Amino acid sequence: MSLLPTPQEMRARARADLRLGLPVVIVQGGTAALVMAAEQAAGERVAGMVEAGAYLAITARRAETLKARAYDGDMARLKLPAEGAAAWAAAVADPASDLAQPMKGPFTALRGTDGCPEIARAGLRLAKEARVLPAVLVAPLTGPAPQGLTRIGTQADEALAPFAEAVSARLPMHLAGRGKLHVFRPGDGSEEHYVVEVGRPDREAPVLTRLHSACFTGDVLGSLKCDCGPQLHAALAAMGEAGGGLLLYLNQEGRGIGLANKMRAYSLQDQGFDTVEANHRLGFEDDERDFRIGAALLGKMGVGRVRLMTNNPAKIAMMQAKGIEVVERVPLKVGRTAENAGYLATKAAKSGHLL
Ligand SMILES: Nc1nc2c(ncn2[C@@H]2O[C@H](COP(=O)(O)OP(=O)(O)OP(=O)(O)O)[C@@H](O)[C@H]2O)c(=O)[nH]1
Ligand SMILES: [Zn+2]
Repeated sequence: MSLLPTPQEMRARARADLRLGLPVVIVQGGTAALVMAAEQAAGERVAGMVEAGAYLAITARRAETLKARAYDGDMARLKLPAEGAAAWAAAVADPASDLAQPMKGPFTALRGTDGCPEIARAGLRLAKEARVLPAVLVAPLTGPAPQGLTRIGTQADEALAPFAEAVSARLPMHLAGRGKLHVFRPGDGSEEHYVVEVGRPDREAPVLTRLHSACFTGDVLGSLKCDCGPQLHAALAAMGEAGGGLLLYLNQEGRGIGLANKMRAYSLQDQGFDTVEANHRLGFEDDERDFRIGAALLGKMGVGRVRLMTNNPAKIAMMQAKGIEVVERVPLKVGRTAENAGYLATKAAKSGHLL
């Protein structure tokens, strides 16, 4: 086997580079461009990008808030101003100061095939994967790419990378009793996910199952803004009582936008926007999670039929679509407080959650 990195492994490197503030080279056929995360638009590197003729690509969601025309459908590509490009790009990318200092146009947008739109689109997708703000500086290359930068293509794998179990070990738990923690690692260098196996669930019968998305603030800190911590604990306790179950702990913090972006969303919520509006103003969809992961891990655990603990019909639909039979939905209604009433009402009204 070759010792050189595969395209998937190069993509994992590219995600790390974006987070570091390094540009990456994205290639499409005979064209190539430098792509850098706009939230890192400070310091000398951005000056280099501006010199190289960069423009700023943002998602249509972010463009809507800014009232910039998204000629490319799902994204808008904006020319940088001649003066103060770095600060301008950071402010367009990050809605933190939208209310205090509204970004006013006119924005000059690129359209058509000017400036490698497919590369910009691939850059936005990579930014989401890297859990940075979905806004990237794109500088089409006219000469050779600078040495030492990570190079990837525009195509990302649509198929879910396969998971391998890295390790499992016994784990007795306060709420659930006897159990085992399994750590699963994907082949594409993205997040690891965990399966907490409570007791010894009988695979011949439907298994009591919970797909839990990571919530550092709720699960660990006991935040009152959401119901995640109480849901996690109630699910573990119910599995303990039932004598078995599977809790999938999926590292999809903030519905898949990462903790830093979730905290940006919380700041916007403090300005009066609800949980869905906040995601949109940041440039994200309201839910960026990939629930195929849950189905894949259940497959790995040898489970095909579940009693799913959830109030979210989208989770049920995705399990069914991926061949997991949901024989029953077990509602999980705990942890409702005065502080999270608005959040839960928004999820019911806008995201189809069952109250
Ligand atoms: N972006 C964003 N994410 C949030 C917010 N509040 C909670 N989350 C995240 O939302 C996710 C909640 O996940 P779950 O409880 O598994 O899912 P759910 O869609 O509510 O469905 P069920 O709980 O199964 O009914 C976690 O990843 C949290 O980190 C918020 O205001 N904004
Ligand atoms: Zn939460």
